[in-house]
Amino acid sequence: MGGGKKAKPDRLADFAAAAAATLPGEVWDYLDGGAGAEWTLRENTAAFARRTLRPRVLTDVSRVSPATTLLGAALPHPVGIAPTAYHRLVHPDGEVATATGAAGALHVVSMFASTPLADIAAAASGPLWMQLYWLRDRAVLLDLVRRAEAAGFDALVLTVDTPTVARRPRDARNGFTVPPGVAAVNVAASVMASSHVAQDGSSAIERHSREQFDQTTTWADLAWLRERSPLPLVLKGILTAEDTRLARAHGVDAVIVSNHGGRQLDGAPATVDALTEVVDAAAGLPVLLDGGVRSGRDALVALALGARAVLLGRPVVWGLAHAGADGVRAVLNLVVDELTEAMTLTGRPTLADLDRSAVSGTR
Ligand SMILES: Cc1cc2nc3c(=O)[nH]c(=O)nc-3n(C[C@H](O)[C@H](O)[C@H](O)COP(=O)(O)O)c2cc1C
Ligand SMILES: CCCCC(=O)C(=O)O
Repeated sequence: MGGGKKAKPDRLADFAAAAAATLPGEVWDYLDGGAGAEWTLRENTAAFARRTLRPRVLTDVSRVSPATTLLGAALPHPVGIAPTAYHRLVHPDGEVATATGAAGALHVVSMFASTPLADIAAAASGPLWMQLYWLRDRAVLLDLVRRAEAAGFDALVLTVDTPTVARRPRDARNGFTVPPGVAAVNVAASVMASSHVAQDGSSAIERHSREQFDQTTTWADLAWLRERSPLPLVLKGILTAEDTRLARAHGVDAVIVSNHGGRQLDGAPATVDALTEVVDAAAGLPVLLDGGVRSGRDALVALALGARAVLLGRPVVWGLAHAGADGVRAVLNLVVDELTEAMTLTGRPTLADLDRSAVSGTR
């Protein structure tokens, strides 16, 4: 940048800088922050940086395509949108703008989306998956599932790394509270009330989760959800071979390797470091990954190690904050263009040509 002109962002870091400069401090901290000492948050990106690529040459890369399929749906590329809450915190059109900007990409919508599911679906042109936290009030949970089904969502994503929202020191310090003009409009207001109640030195979303999330949930409860919805079920927040085998045994349709972007268990491994153990245990069950993907090169590493798709959390919100739907589209295009270039230069013209031989350990 420089020269006094506002340069067009051409790296994800530029979108982050623009969002940091314009968003209110407590909103930026909520978006950017992590749990505990933020070790896992830093490790997610650091672990990608430690990997090197092993290029092959003379493979005919005149036609490179990142196209793929997932749960029966065709996707133009394997870069999707992770569920993040309350998009109206950063842009008045919220998740509707996100859905427009997704432009055919996989879009996982948060349970705490701040615009109606039907409006999000009307703006979408690619697969829509509905993310859920297991509420104590199962009637409210089921009502959300019904709304997602009615809006034409394609799958349910149960987030399993959040029996309660972890202590996030920045949010606690800021007394972070969901402001009155922004709300999780797809969930009964009575269940969301405490997320709007401020208290000095404590995060309202952490208090809210302790009050409303069901901490008794076990693998046996998945059957309750499966019996009530025909939609495929995906588990988000898997980091071990043991839990991957349990997911398979319980008939789950896909798993997402995730540490919630370093916002839940601080000390959990970087997602790229947990990926191969999960892929090996998955025995063909589709595995996705989120956490720390900040370039097409990172995406290529995860795909080579066996992820079927990667999801972007914070970068999509940076794009949304910067320029609404156009910003979301720009962020996705940037990563997909980098991925396509990395496929070209590593000599792997399709995702089927990518395997672990494209990546080496540590540099
Ligand atoms: C502001 C914010 C809100 C989030 N809200 C949710 C949510 O509602 N549901 C959920 O399952 N994950 C949520 N996540 C976690 C993301 O889905 C994802 O795991 C994480 O952001 C990926 O890491 P990245 O931000 O490094 O790409 C949230 C993350 C952020 C940053
Ligand atoms: C109740 C939690 C809010 C959304 C979330 O998962 C996050 O902020 O990471």
